[in-house]
Amino acid sequence: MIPFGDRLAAAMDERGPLCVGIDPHPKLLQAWGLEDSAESLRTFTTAVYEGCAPYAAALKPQVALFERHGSAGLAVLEELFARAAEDRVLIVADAKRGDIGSTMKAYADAWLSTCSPLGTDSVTLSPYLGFESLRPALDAAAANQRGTFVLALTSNPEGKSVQHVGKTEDTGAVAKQIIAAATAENTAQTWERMGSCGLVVGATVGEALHDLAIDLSAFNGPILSPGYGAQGANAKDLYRVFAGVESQVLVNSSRGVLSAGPQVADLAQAAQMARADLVAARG
Ligand SMILES: O=C(O)c1cc(=O)[nH]c(=O)n1[C@@H]1O[C@H](COP(=O)(O)O)[C@@H](O)[C@H]1O
Repeated sequence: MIPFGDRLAAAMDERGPLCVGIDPHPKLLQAWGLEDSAESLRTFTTAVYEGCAPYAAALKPQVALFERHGSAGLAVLEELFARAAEDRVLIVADAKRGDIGSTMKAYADAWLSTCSPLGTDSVTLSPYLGFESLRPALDAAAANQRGTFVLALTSNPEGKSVQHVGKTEDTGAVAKQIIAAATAENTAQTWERMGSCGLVVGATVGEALHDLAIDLSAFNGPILSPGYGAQGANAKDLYRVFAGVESQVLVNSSRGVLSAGPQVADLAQAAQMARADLVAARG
C-alpha cells in the first residue's frame, strides 16, 4: 500500500484541503433533534459521512465524544472505520494519545495496527512525554503505511504555556523541537509527496511561528490545522500563517460544518462552501 502521506496528498489533490470533523457534541446532538445516546452517534456519524466525505480529503472523528458512551460509542467508531476503509475515505482518529513507550505500544496496536477494530489511517498524538515516547506509534504507522499527527502548536491559548517554553534557549521552543523531530522522522522514511508523520498547528497561532523562529518550509509532512471556523480563524488568516506550505495544510472544520446539520444535503452544502472558501484563499 502507498504510504499515508502520499495517499493524503492524492486525496487533497482530488477533493481539496478540507478535513471535516465528526464531533457529536451533546449540544449539537440536541440541535439536530437527537437524544444523547450511542444510537444518535450512529445517526450523526452516518449523516456527516454521507454528506461530507465527497468534499473532504479526510474525516476526523473526535474520539472523546464517542468514548463518552463507552463501548457502544467506540462500536460506532469501529463501524465508521470499516466503512471508510471500504470506500477509501481517509480518517484522522483524533485521540491525542501519548504515554511511556511500553504503554504507547498498546495505543499503537489499538489505533494503527491492521488487527484492531479501531485501527485506521491515522491518529493524533501528544508528544508531551517526549517525542521519542511516541516511537511505537511512529513505527506502527511506518510498518502499516499509516500516519500520525503530532501536536506541535495547538489552537488553544493555554498551549503557549508548554509549547513556547525554551524559545530563548539554543534548542529553541518545545514546539520547534517537536517540529524538528517530526521532520527527521519523515526524512528517515520513503515517500513521494510528503511523509506520514504530520503535525498539528492551529490556524489561530497568529505570529507564533515568527516569534518562535519556526520555519515550516523545511517541514516535509502534512499539517493538520484546526481552528478554522468555530474557533475564529478565517481562510485568509490561515494561509497567512502557512505561507509557503499551503499545499501541505489539511484544514479541519468541525462545528463550522456540523452546525448545518442534520440534513445530509445541508451538510454537503456546508462542506462545499468551506472547501470553496479555502481554495479561493489558498489560490
Ligand atoms: O488535534 C486536534 O484535532 C485539535 C488540536 C488543536 O490544537 N485544536 C483543536 O481544536 N483540535 C480539535 O479540532 C476540532 C476543532 O473543532 P471545531 O473548533 O469545532 O472546528 C476538535 O475536535 C478539537 O479537539
